[in-house]
Amino acid sequence: MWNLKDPSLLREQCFIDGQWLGAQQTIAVTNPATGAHIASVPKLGAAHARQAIEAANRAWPAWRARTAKERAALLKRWFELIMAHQDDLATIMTLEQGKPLAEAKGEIAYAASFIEWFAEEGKRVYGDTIPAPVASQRIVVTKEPIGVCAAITPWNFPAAMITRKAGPALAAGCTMVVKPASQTPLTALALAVLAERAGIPAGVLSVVTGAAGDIGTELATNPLVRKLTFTGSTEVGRTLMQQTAATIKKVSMELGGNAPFIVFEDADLDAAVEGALVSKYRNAGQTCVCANRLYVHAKVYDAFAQKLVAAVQAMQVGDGLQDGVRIGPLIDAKAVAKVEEHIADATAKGARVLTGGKRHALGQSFFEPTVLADVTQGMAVAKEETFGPLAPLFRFETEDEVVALANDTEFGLASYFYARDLGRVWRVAERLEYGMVGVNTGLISNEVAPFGGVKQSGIGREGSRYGIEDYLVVKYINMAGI
Ligand SMILES: NC(=O)C1=CN([C@@H]2O[C@H](COP(=O)(O)OP(=O)(O)OC[C@H]3O[C@@H](n4cnc5c(N)ncnc54)[C@H](OP(=O)(O)O)[C@@H]3O)[C@@H](O)[C@H]2O)C=CC1
Ligand SMILES: O=C(O)[C@H](O)CS(=O)(=O)O
Repeated sequence: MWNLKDPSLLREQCFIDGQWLGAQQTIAVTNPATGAHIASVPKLGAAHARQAIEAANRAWPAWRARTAKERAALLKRWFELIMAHQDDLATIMTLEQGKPLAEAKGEIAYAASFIEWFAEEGKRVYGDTIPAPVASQRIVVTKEPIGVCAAITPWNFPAAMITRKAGPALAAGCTMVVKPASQTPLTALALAVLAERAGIPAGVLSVVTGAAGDIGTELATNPLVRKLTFTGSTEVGRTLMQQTAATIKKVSMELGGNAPFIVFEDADLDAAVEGALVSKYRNAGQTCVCANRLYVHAKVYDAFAQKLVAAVQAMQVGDGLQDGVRIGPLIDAKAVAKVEEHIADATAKGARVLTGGKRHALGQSFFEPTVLADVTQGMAVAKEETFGPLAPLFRFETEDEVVALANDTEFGLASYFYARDLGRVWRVAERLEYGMVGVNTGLISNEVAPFGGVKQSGIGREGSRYGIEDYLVVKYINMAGI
């Protein structure tokens, strides 16, 4: 089916405590490019989430007792299996999420890189010795795994958003229960198949599909869960933070964004256009780090707009399984409606459509990649995350003006700018109120750097040596009477 080399990767069951189980009630998984039914997964709820949490708690002592080196060996095996099945995993991802196959393959490699990176980082969880203030005492600081972790992940990166959490958690000696997005559960279940094959013990990693609210509430309130990590909307993140407060859980939140993409008058315009294509139209604009507002200096506005429109018009829209496709379908009709809403609001307030602007002739949830001109700060697209293939071009005159405009949002995840004056690069990079700044690049995501935001874009960092800290607690040991 779908030319999978290993059809057993496509599972219609959940993975709890090392067992695969189905359910009477199921959730249909459909292909956003065609509307076709792909598979059905169990619609589980709080009871099964509790079962997975209790299994994770049982598995935790033995898992944490293994050496970091022993855990690393199993994680490296998982990494190798993921890469060995890259094509099949990418096909499953494109079927359920819609992104072009080339992007899906890229995401599988990106997802695997977190397992590979944290397998090694687990071996470098160092502590401290501190000179004691009393001669008969010795002070030691150790770092220990926090315990049972819960992860709730989104549909836009069905593999990477799981491994960016499970990698550090398992490497640190924690266990994890994952609730993937209902629209893209198959990738998560396929990763669980490979984790099981890698020899990761029962209970260490479980995947529970089903009713978000019921499962989410159990994950957020069960006292056995010591940490909850979430990637998704700020609205749901806020709810989860409220729910976890009752049991004082540690939380990591990767939430919404509203990234500015600034083109200064001294920018390399061809490089800026290439960066804008990657930052704006990757995953059809459905990433939390997509350029959401493009600010272009008045002196280069027309030239940049002309180059961008030509590049956008060259992008092929279609089913992600077809060769050459750059823009797949949006995840669903709600996503299409959001893009239409932003275009309608902007054009009603004076913006001009330079290319695109409407649903694609292919139907389903395909949308024409769009560029708007003459966009101003009073339009919805300036304040809200579009999460679609819409590039709104704003004009600016001065550095101070554009930095103020860029920072005028409650979000603070990613930001980008193109400039070649060294003083300007340092000044603007320091003044942007964001967790991440791309200078002369539109792609900043990798496993070695700390990914995360400030303000209402979230809490914590994922990836990098910082990413494992979120799964550790610090213990202070005072040995006296020496
Ligand atoms: N920061 C980021 O990377 C992302 C940001 N977003 C933003 O969120 C918007 C909406 O996208 P969407 O996918 O609906 O994001 P959501 O935040 O609704 O979903 C993300 C995850 O949270 C789960 N979820 C939803 N409601 C609850 C709840 N009450 N308790 C526990 N878990 C819950 C979802 O489950 P289920 O699928 O079963 O509903 C899914 O697994 C996007 O337009 C975008 O702006 C979305 C995805 C990623
Ligand atoms: O949630 C997202 O949109 C991802 O974090 C984006 S990225 O990590 O692939 O850049």
